[in-house]
Amino acid sequence: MVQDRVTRITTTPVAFHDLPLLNTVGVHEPFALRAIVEVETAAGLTGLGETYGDEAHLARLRGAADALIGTEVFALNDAAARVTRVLAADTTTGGHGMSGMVTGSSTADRVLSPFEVALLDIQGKTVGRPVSDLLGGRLRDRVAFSGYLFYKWAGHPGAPADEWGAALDPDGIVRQARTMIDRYGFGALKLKGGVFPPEEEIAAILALRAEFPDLPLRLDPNAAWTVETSVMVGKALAGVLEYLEDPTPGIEGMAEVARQVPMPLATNMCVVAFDDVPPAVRADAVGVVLSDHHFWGGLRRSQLLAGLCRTFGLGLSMHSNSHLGISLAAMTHLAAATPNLDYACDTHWPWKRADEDVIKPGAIGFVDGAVAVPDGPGLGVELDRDALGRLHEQYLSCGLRNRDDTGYMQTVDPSYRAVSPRW
Ligand SMILES: O=C([O-])[C@@H](O)[C@@H](O)[C@H](O)[C@@H](O)C(=O)[O-]
Ligand SMILES: [Mg+2]
Repeated sequence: MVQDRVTRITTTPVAFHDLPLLNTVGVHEPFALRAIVEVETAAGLTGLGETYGDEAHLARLRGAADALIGTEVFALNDAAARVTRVLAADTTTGGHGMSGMVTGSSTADRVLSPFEVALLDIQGKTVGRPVSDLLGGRLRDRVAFSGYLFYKWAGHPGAPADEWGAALDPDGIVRQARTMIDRYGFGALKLKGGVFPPEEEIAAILALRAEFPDLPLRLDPNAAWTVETSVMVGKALAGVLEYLEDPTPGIEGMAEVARQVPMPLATNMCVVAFDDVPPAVRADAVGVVLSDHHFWGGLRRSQLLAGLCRTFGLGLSMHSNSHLGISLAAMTHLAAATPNLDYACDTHWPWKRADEDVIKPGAIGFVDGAVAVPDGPGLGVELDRDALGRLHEQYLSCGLRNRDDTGYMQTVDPSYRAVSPRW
């Protein structure tokens, strides 16, 4: 048996331009941060992974990288054990890339994820097959994504309006949806809520429904509402939403809402780790789990989650944060090989500049709201070293070291506080 081992791992933080997208904890800063992981092997292969770029996470990635030197490239269980061992002594907190929105996910899973993806990329290159084949084989050639709408300012404070302009009311949201559908062809829409009083967000959803009568719609206020408010919104949008995402904090609150609203509740906040599954199932708190390989421990552990969802009769969708092409490729391979991925996946892709990425152009992109599963070996995307260098320089010069939507909002409104629930 020919073995190949990890000889070197490089973790490079990068920053790419982001727009002033509003959410319930504040507003996106001018740059989003990511970390790009390159795993090199004795046989001369390189695998790629992408993850959050917050400082504490970067430090944990570097500690894990040291512990992974010497790992055999097919030994994913050994890789997971090494990461768990090295993190056992870690007492640092934060750095989860969510700006205070999700805190309960497993640190070990978040750290393992980019290395697992990179090792799968290497395995695929070793055997000459796409990652989706290593995950059991693709069940679809194209993976559908949803158009992710955000309330937004016209531009960053002090800067001219960006190409999307303002979206601060139902008309602005409908306009944004139209542009996004014209550009990308999405067949489902998600509105990030929790920004304005719920009545205004209900009006925005009803305006979307009037404009796009056939498209599945979702609303996600990131736990900005009390149980009572969530029930009010759920009833007002009966028959309009395919699911209501994280209306209220915690499994108990979600269960209370679930008992009183007609549509399924979805979550990427109260079920974010395997330990959350039993209590959520017992309480019947959610109907849909949004998986995310970046915090569920990689692609294979996301498949484990998919199996649990099937076992317990839960729907499965996919969560996203601001990301680049390596993540998009990994999400696409995973989704293609997951039988019960019942919904179009989330993606922040439209919000990044088309000319800013760390992969060479052409391998991956959107047509009719879907991404074709890359056919090349591994993830099927290639690192653009010059682009990586440019985005790393941008990281060094941009001054941001942690995602801080709340702090950025406070530069505009010093009285602003991130509270949950807000209404
Ligand atoms: O990017 C954002 O502002 C989102 O609110 C993101 O941070 C969430 O994690 C996410 O998209 C969600 O579905 O909750
Ligand atoms: Mg969400």
